[in-house]
Amino acid sequence: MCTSRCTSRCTSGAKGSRRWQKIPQRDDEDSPHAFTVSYVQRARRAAWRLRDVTFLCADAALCGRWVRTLTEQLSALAQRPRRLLVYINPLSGKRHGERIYRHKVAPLFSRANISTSVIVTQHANHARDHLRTEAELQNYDGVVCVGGDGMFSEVMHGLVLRTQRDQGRDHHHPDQDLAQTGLRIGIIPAGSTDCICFATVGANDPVTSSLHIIVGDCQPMDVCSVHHGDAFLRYSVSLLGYGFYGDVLSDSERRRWMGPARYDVSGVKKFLSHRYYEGTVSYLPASDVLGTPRDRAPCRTGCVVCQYNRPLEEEKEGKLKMEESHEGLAWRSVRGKFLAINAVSMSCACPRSPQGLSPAAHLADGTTDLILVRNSSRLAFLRHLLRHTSKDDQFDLGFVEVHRVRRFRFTPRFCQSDSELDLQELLQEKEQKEKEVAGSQARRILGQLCREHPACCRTPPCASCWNCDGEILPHADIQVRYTTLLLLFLPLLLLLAPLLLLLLAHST
Ligand SMILES: CCCCCCCCCCCCC/C=C/[C@@H](O)[C@H](COP(=O)(O)O)NC(=O)CCCCC
Ligand SMILES: Nc1ncnc2c1ncn2[C@@H]1O[C@H](COP(=O)(O)OP(=O)(O)O)[C@@H](O)[C@H]1O
Ligand SMILES: [Ca+2]
Repeated sequence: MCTSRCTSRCTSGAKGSRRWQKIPQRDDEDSPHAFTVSYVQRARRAAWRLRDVTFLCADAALCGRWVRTLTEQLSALAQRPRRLLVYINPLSGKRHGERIYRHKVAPLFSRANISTSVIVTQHANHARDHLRTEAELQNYDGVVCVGGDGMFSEVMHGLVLRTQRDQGRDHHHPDQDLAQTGLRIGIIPAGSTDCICFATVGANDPVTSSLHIIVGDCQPMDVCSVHHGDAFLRYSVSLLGYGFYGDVLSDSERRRWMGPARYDVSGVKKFLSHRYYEGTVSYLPASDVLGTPRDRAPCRTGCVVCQYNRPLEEEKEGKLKMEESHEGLAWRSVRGKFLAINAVSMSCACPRSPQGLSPAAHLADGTTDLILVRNSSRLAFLRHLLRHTSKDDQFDLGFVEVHRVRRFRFTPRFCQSDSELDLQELLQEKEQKEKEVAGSQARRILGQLCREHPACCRTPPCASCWNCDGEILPHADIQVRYTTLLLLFLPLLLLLAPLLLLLLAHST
């Protein structure tokens, strides 16, 4: 009844076109019995917006029945979160995290009847340690972080480490499978790069992210474990970058006061310094997979490549055994001088690089795209970097190679023993070294020191450092393994038809 009254109004308003039209807001006297339904509508690009539609009813009883029925239907949607644990980093990005949450996010959560516990962090690793040790996770349906990639990384570490401990898994063991976390993570972008949010949602917009969380979207995601020998270092979900991106990050940490602009200043500085680093990258290619890093199609929600490539839980053990038995044969090594070594488990798209460092990398296929940028001229490297910011193929350059891999390891030159290098190379090196000035002799002595005292492998000056989702790793010599694990509230929905998802109904 309500709908027919509404339709007849709309029809007459549209001169018989029978198209739905928005009814102007009326005051209570005019429409005493009405209810409003809020829904999600796709706006420009990947952005989502909240819209309202008001329905008029003939009487209060009918209005009440509609509201009750809609509310019941909405509560029956099990994927929607009811209780969220929210961490806000007040210092992320331009330090607007708290304001963004209070003004843009909290009102949406409260309209969707989601209850929240909000913690504004007091220091670095506050969120990680709280999640890892104290948080009563059984009281929540998900965790939300307000901040940048570093904040996401904290929350992810807290959840993943807590899960491994609860399941009795030793996270220090490099071959230990990761146990699946029970809670999804939502990201409200308020940081400097916000690559994880942009690469999964397609936009850095707090309202869009909040709506994805409210409707209970779900997206699995690859997590890689980074080890140094038998010691666990960190997990990563986006970029593991040595050389250029490691140097930019370590330089930018000294300029935090500049906010997000610190990356531009450090980026230019490190581009001009044009440093290369020697070492060996060994990798286990992801054979038997669909797709390559040179594909044109990006990863999307429901991606068939991810579904095909990701080993099913029951296949995992067999696959791992097979991999291990072929491991010796399948591993490949590349030795050389690198301007950058980038391992990206997702595209790493962000506003600075809208296609990302590897536009066709997959979110949840259990692989990473390993990009090796060999030493080349400044101009050539600039061409490569500029291609990060455009649609041109950044791999179509002689000094750049890309491999889709399941594992890799890196050993910097100064950590390699002489027996690991061939004689020819050593002789050439000796000759060259003899001609070199005091600076490089110091490096050689340092290299020797590194071999004799492994503790000094912690960032000697001849090394770069790894940028691990925006955090600096304390070792250059690492082993990396990928698993598809984490669940996000944030899927890419760019391919879906326009949405009309009911959020909530309330009487007016
Ligand atoms: C000289 C011109 C250089 C132009 C290069 C532009 C390419 C930018 C690609 C950026 C890829 C970003 C990958 C994501 C990294 C983030 O995890 C990390 C931390 O983010 P946050 O916690 O939000 O601060 N951000 C960076 O490492 C910044 C890299 C910027 C490099 C210019
Ligand atoms: N209250 C806090 N004070 C200082 N550092 C914090 C606080 N909360 C989180 N951090 C740390 O700040 C770093 C940067 O956070 P992030 O949210 O990524 O901001 P940005 O994108 O600006 O780098 C992270 O390493 C995180 O551990
Ligand atoms: Ca991947």
